[in-house]
Amino acid sequence: MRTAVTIAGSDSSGGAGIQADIKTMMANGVYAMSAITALTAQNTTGVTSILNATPEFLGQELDAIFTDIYPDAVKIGMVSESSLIRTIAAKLRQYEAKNIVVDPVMVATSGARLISEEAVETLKKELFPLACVLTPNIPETEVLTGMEVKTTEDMIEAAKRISEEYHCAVLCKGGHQLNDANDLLYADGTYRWFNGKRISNPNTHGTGCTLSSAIASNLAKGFSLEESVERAKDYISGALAAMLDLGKGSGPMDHGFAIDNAYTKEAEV
Ligand SMILES: Nc1ncnc2c1ncn2[C@@H]1O[C@H](COP(=O)(O)OP(=O)(O)OP(=O)(O)O)[C@@H](O)[C@H]1O
Ligand SMILES: Cc1ncc(CO)c(N)n1
Repeated sequence: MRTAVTIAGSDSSGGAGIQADIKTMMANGVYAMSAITALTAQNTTGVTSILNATPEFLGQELDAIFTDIYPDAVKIGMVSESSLIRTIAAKLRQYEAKNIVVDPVMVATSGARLISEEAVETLKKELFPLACVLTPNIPETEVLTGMEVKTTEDMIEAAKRISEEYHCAVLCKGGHQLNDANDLLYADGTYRWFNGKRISNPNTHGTGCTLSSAIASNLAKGFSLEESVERAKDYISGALAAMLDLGKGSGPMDHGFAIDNAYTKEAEV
């Protein structure tokens, strides 16, 4: 069985972060492991507290993983401090990790900031050069380029700039657009759109985490980057279309939509 690890924060409400990543990896047929960078006290309405791991402990988590069950792909999500980012970069280099997907998580769907400003610079310097693909959303793309991204032409220009600067592929996610949900992949000097029908579902907590984990899972299974993005886009559309509605705010998605067997049946009343 192929394997993947998520290096990210825990979301106590289970919709984003480590929990979304593990559900996604399992539903996509890979064995999931985790190195937790932070605990968040969070639900569908917001984040109330964050407790970071120490760099030493995060390093030990990564040692435990890489020296035993070597991951076929790595997904990196919320990492809020420079010292943690530097630890991850050093360990990924030491273990020659492959298929690294970096989701430059900055702000939660609910509006909470998940990374310090100074750490954004460290992320760019230390982790972006190790990535095979970066997956910023539109606000993150604006922070990374310093340009406004309002049109499809802006998306192409911004993704090109990021890709050229860090020598890796960039998937600029269009979930924050008003009408469509079209994502743009810029890789090796060319671009391709992955078009998605906007699903009228206000419950989008964890869409970014889910997409990047689905890409990592498919890379782990040996699909090309383009195929992995296509399959991940299908997965997120299915999980949103299942119309789960939990919690008082922007709720989580249904990762069980693709699983239908005796173990998922509910009792009949
Ligand atoms: N309403 C929607 N209908 C269809 N696809 C969507 C919708 N909202 C988001 N997506 C898709 O979900 C994926 C994640 O995109 P998005 O821009 O929401 O990421 P994000 O902002 O990083 O997520 P998060 O809210 O978890 O931080 C993309 O493939 C995007 O096109
Ligand atoms: C732990 C965690 N990671 C990422 C996000 C972004 O959605 C979130 N809300 N919480």
